[in-house]
Amino acid sequence: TGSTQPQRMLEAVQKNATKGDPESVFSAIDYYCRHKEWAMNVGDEKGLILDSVLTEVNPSIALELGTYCGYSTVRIARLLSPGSKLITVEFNPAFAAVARQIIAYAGVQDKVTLVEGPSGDLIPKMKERFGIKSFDFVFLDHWKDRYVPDTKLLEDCGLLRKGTVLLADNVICPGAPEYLKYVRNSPRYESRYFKSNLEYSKVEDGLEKSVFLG
Ligand SMILES: Nc1ncc2ncn(CCCCCNC(=O)c3cc(-c4ccc(F)cc4)cc(O)c3O)c2n1
Ligand SMILES: [Mg+2]
Repeated sequence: TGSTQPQRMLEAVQKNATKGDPESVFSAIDYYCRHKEWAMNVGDEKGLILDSVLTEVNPSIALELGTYCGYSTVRIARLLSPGSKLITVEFNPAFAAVARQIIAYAGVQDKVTLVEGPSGDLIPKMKERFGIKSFDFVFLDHWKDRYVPDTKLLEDCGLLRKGTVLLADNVICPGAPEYLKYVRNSPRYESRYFKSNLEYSKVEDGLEKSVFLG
């Protein structure tokens, strides 16, 4: 079986990871993507930066834009304190279906709410649908040209508060130049670039961490 790449990733998890062990799940995905088939997970190198920012922020309510197969969803959820929640947005139903299974296999499903649909439609509904006051942490990893409009949408919907941390993947490769300009030139953000490499590759990429100043 495993007709699509996400399904083959799921198979690799089911074959090589331990049920209920999040670390073994994303390690199995990293092994598969490094040695068998490249895939657009944030990966192990940038994943360590994600882990350290998460540990520092320790969010009670976090948002992820772009679930894909759930690799970063599992990485984030495993570090959340009891009672904390992660809402993750994915518009591709095939990706969402695989992500749900990978999230469940890792045993982090109680911390995660996966919502299907385009970020632009879902962000304005977050308050009413999930009773959220504001997000403590946002991981941007969806369409790179949606980073700016969705950041502005989060601001306009009152979903950011003084100190909210935005962490954006791929600001170098594939690149999000408009986003870098926006957060680096805005007086409302304190921004810092974490240099790294594109997942499973030697090409430069990095994460941009931006703190909303209110
Ligand atoms: N609006 C909305 N709302 C919700 C949504 N859910 C999903 N999407 C669509 C997201 C589609 C996937 C986004 N991710 C990437 O494109 C990506 C690409 C590369 C990459 C590729 C080829 C190369 F040669 C080099 C690097 C590497 C990465 O780490 C990436 O994250 C949504 N959109
Ligand atoms: Mg990415």
